[in-house]
Amino acid sequence: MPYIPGELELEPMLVLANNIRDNVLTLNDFFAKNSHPIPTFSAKTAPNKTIIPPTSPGEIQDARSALIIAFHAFLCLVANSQILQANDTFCMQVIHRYQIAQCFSPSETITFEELSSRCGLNVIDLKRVLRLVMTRHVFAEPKAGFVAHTAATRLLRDDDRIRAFSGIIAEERFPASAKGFSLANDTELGLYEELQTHPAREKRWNLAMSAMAARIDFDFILNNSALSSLEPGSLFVDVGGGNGTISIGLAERLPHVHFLIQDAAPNAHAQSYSAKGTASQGDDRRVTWQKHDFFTPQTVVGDTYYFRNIFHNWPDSQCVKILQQHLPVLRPKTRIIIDDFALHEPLTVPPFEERKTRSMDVTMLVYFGSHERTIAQWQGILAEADPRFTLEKVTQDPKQPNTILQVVFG
Ligand SMILES: C[S@@+](CC[C@H](N)C(=O)[O-])C[C@H]1O[C@@H](n2cnc3c(N)ncnc32)[C@H](O)[C@@H]1O
Repeated sequence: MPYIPGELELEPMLVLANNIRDNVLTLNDFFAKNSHPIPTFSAKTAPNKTIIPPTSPGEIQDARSALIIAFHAFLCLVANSQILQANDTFCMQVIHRYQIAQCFSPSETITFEELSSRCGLNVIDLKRVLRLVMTRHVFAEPKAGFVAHTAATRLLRDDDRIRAFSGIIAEERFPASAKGFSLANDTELGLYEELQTHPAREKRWNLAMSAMAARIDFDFILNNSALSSLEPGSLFVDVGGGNGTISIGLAERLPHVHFLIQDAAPNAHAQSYSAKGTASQGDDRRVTWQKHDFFTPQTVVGDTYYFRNIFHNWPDSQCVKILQQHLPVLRPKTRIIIDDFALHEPLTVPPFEERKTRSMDVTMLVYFGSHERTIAQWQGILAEADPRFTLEKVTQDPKQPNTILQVVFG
């Protein structure tokens, strides 16, 4: 069934059900022919983090998104408010606080009483919390009174990045959604400054972000940002580069380019990078680090200034300031690459894709009081920062989380 903007909700139940069936058969056929594991709730085999491989053909990815769209529409028809439940997130908070997934192994089936004594949560509340999330296949009760892992909780137990990601949703985003970030944390600091005052939370945040970073498509960045044409010895400045994932990844692909990762608090990241001893480390220090606050004047003259997921953390007026701090070092033809989220115009992409950016837009509201932007809004920020900025090229791909805006100065 092709996606018709705005009309899906008019589909009757039976049409949606047939659509779900057709797409499930397409996916099942693909799994069988490619010996790819069929999704399961069971914890018996190593859980599969990617439902379909990111390299699968476009029609398989389309079948999956069509299935999800039809399934959600179907669920809305028959389940109403049962879809979104704050109680599930509260239970996930409890599971993180008491480290319940880490208290027993996937091969064990243990009583609630034994689990209670291992995790420290009283058995009455443990049963109440787990029995609610078990309806979502988070833990299982294979026989009355006993608890076992499912695929999801096995991942929570064994994969520290998934655990960090789930942890920040339950313990950072959920309280901030309910009260606003400042009230939930009783702070006047912004999120990154606040995390710096709580090292364990900062560590978990960075680990969670590195889970997202593991999905970065470096070819998409390289092919759409004119980086391949950088001259030997050129300097790529990764402004607010965080743990340096992008620069380290690009350094392996662009052996003639130098990389400088700037961040407000880069030292811990730099140390962990040195400890890892990656291929690009040690070869004449092509990747270097610098502590730099992007609200102060940029002092390094580079050939490309790259901002990934920076501006969406800040309101428009602050984005303008960050860009203006670079004016003293920009020369004619210097490029600025903005690799960030962008909103689509209404009714132009299927809801599955739309939901990803809309969801991130509201996440930015919750954490930072900032927002995601349409291309027209991006252009407005550039024009306000300086009329010499020209938006040369915009690359959007519904399969990619980020949009690349190639900007030239002068
Ligand atoms: C969403 S992360 C993006 C990190 C990296 N660009 C990436 O895509 O993986 C935002 C980064 O901005 C950094 N940051 C926040 N405020 C800053 C400031 N005033 N100056 C420099 N970096 C800052 C944070 O430490 C964090 O690493």
